[in-house]
Amino acid sequence: MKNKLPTSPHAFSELLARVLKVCVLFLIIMSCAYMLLAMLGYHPKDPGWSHLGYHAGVRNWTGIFGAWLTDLLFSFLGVSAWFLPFIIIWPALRFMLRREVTLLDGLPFVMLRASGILLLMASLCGLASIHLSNQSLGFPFTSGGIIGQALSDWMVSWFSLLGSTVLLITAAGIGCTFYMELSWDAIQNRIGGGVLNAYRYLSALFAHNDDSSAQASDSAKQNADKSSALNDHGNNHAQHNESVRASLKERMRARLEPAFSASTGAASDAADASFGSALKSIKGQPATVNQQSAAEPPLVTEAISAHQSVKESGARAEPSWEDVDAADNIVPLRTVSQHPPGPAVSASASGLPKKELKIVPLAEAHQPIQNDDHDANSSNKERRPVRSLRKIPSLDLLDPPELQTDHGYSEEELEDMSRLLESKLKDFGVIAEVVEVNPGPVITRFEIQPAAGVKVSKITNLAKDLARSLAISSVRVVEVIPGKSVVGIEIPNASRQMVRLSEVLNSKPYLEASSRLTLALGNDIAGNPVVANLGKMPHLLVAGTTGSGKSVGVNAMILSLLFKATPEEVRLMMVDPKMLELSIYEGIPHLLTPVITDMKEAAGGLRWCVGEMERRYRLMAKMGVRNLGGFNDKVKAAQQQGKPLLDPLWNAEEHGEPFGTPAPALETLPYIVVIIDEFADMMMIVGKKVEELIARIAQKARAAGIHLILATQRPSVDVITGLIKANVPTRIAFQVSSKIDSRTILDQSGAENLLGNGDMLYLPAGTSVPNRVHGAFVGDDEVHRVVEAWKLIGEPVYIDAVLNESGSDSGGSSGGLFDEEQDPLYDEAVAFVTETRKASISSVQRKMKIGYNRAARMIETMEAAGVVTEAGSNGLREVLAPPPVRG
Ligand SMILES: Nc1ncnc2c1ncn2[C@@H]1O[C@H](COP(=O)(O)OP(=O)(O)OP(=O)(O)O)[C@@H](O)[C@H]1O
Repeated sequence: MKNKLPTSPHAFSELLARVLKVCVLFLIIMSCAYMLLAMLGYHPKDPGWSHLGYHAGVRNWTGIFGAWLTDLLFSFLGVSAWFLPFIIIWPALRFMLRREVTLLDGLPFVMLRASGILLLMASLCGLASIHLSNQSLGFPFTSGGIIGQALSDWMVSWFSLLGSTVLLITAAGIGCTFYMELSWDAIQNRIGGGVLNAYRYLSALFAHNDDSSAQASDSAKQNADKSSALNDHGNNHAQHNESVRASLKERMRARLEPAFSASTGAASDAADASFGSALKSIKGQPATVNQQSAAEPPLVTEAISAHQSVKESGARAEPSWEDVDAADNIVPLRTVSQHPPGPAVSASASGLPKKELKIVPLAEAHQPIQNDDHDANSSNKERRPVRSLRKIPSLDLLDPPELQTDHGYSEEELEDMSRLLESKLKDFGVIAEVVEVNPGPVITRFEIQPAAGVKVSKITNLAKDLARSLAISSVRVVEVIPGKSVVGIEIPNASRQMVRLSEVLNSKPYLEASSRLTLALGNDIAGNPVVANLGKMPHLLVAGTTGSGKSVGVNAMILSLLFKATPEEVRLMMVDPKMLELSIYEGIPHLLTPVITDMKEAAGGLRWCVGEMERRYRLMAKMGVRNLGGFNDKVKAAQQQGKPLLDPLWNAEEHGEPFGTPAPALETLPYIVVIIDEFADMMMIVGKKVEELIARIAQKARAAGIHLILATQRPSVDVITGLIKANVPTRIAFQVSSKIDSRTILDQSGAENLLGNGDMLYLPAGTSVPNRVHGAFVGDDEVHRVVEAWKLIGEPVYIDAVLNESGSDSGGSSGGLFDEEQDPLYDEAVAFVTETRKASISSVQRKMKIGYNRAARMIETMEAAGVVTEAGSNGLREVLAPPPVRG
C-alpha cells in the first residue's frame, strides 16, 4: 500500500520532490562524514592553504583534497571547526524530515538557521581565541582561527577581556536560539519536567524499597507468585496496549477508507469531518508538532491530524498510507481507564496517572436554569391554567421542531478531543486534565481540572488561541460551574441542533407558567427549555452584533407574549427605527399605537408611558393596593359582586363632560410592554432625554405593570449608559464582536465567544453568572401566521393620547423637543403653583385647562428646576420656590 505507483502528474512531481530531498540529505550527510574523517586524519605537515607540505606524500586518509579542506577549516575556524559537521547535519535532517515542506517553503527556515550558524560559529571562534591557548593544540594560526583572532582582537580593544566574553556568550546564545528555533520556555519546561520525573522515579523507587523490606518476611513462594503475576500483568498489559493500538489504527483506517473512495457516505463524512475539523490546525503548525513530538510521545491526535491532512487533500491525488501508519505511534492513553490498575501505561499532561474520563450528557450534568414563573405582581388567584377559554391562536401555527438525526460525537471522538484539548492547553503552558465531558445538543462541555497554581483567568484569556489551534469557530471558557471545582470549556458541535420556538412554547415550563409576561428564550446547553418572566425582570436589555440572532430572539419573545395573553391582559408599544423588524406586527389587537418608526413619536410614546405610570400609581394609591396585580384583583372582585368600583381620578371637565357627570366604572388594567428594537438609533436622534425617560420608567414602572425590552446592536457605553444599566438589571447578550462589548452588556467577557445564530448569554437580575441559552428560532412566515390569526380575532384599539402626546411635541425641533420651559403656559403655571402652594398635576390641569400629560410635564419640569420637590410616598409635592412678587 505504502509504495503505490503515482497515477497523476501532481503525484509524480510530489514523488520527485521527495526523492530529490532524500538525495540532497544523503549528499549532505556524506559530505559531513568526509569532513569529519578529514579532520580526524589531519596532519600539520600535510600540504594545505596555509603552508606547503614538508613531505612529498600526503598523510591525510582522505587525500590531498581532505588535507586542504582541513587546513582551511582549522586555519579559519580553529577548534570550532570540529562543531561544523554536526551543526550542518542536524538542521538538514530536520528539514528533510519535514515531509510537507518544499524547498521554497523551507527557505526562510534555512536562512534563519544559516544566520544562527554564522553567529554561533563566529562567537565560538572568538571565545576560543580569547580563552584557549594554541600551544598544545597546534592549529595553523590560533585556537579560534583567523576569524576568532580578528574578532577577539577587535572586541578586546573595545570591550576588554571580560566584556568581550560576556558579549560573545550572548551572541552564541542568540545564534543557538536561531539555529535550533529554540523556545527557552520549552527548555525550561523540559528541564523542569525532567527534574520532576527524576524525583518521581526516585521516590517511587524508595517507596518500593521500603515496601520490599517490610515484606521481606514473606515466603519465597509468595514472591515467586507475585513476580509471575506481575509478569503476566505486564504481558497482558503490553498485549492490551498492542490491541488498543491495533484497534485505533483500524479505526483510523476505517475512517480513511471512505475519504479516499468516491462512494463516501454522507453520514460518515459528516461525523468524520466534525471530528477532523477540530484537528485541522496541527497540520498548519509543523513546527509545533515537531517540538511537541520531541518533548513527549506522539498523541492519538497527531496521528489523527495526519489523517486529517490526508482527508483535506482532495487536491492530493495520491494520499500516502504513511499517514495511517502514523497510528503505529499511538500511545493509547485511555487504556488505563479500561484496564485493571497496574503500572501506569500513560501519564496525563500533568504527569499524574489518568483518571477514567467520565462522559455524562449535559442533560444529566447541567443544572437547569430556574424558570421563575411566579410573578410578584400577580396574586395567587391569577395563577390558573393559562390556555383556558380565552381566545388565543393555537400553537399549531408554528412550525414543528425538526427530527434530530445527528447523535453528536462518539465516545472515542470525545476521548480523542479531550486528549487534543489537554495537549493544546499544554502548548500554551496550562497543565490541566479533562475529567468529564458533557455532550449537549449544540455544544460539548469539557470539564477540566487545572493543576495547582493555574489561574482560571489564564485559561479564559486563551479562549481565542484555543479556538484557533483547535480550528473551531469559538471556545467559551466557563470559569465557574456551580457546585463544582472544575473549569468548563465549551466547544461547538460540528452540527448544531436548531431549537424551534414551537418546541419551547409546547414545553411544560411555558404552558404552566402563570404570568402573562412569560418569555420563551430557547433551550439551555442541556436542551432544557428556558422561559423567563418579564414581570420579574422587570426590564430587559438585549444586545448583539448584527446577524447574531437578536431580531429572531425579540420575535420569539413577542410571540411568547402573543400566545399567552389577550389584548385585555397585555398591550404592546413597539418602536422600530429600522422600519423592518417590527412592522410585521402592524394591526394586531395588542398594540397601543401603530408600530412607531418616527423617533420623535417614540419619545412621545415614552412620555405617555411616564404619564400612564404616574396615573396608575395614583390609582393604586387611592385603591390602597401595592401593584397592578392587586389593583386588578380588587376591580375584578368588585365586578363579581355586582358593585363595580368607580374611577376615583375622574374629572368630568377634563374629558369635556358637564360637571357632575358620574365617574365611569374601573376596568382592569393591562400590562404594558414597550419594545424598542434599535434603541441606539433613538438615543442618537432624540438624545439624552430618552435616556432619562427610560430611566424613569425603568425605576418605577414595575409596580405599575409597565415593562421595557430594549434591543441594540451597538452595545457601546454611549448607548448602554450607566443610568440605563443601573435600571435595567436583566440582560441578554447575543454574540458581540469584542470583549469590551460583552463587558458593556454583562459586566464580564464571554459573549464574544458565542456562536451566533441565536446563541446567547442570559443574565437574570441580581445574578453574576450568565446562563448560556440557545435561542429559539422562529421564521418570518411563522410570525406572519400568528399576526394574521390575531388580526382575525380582533382589531387594535389605539389610545389617541399616545399619538397626541407625540403630536404635541412634533412642532418643536428635536433639540427643543423636551424643553418644557418653552411651553407658553409654563411661567403662568409656575406662578400659579408658587402662589397657591399646591403642586398637584390636576390643579395645574384645571387652572390652565390643559391635558393631564402636559400638566404632568410642567410639574416635572418644575421639579427639575427645583421649584417643587419630588412626589413623596403619599404622592404630594412641596412647593419650594417663593411666591412671585406682585407689583
Ligand atoms: N435561534 C436561532 N437558531 C438558528 N438560527 C438562528 C437563530 N436566530 C437567528 N438565526 C439565524 O441568524 C440569522 C440572523 O438573525 P437575525 O436577523 O435575528 O440577526 P440580527 O442580530 O437581528 O441581525 P440584524 O441586527 O442585522 O437584523 C437569521 O437569518 C437566522 O438564519
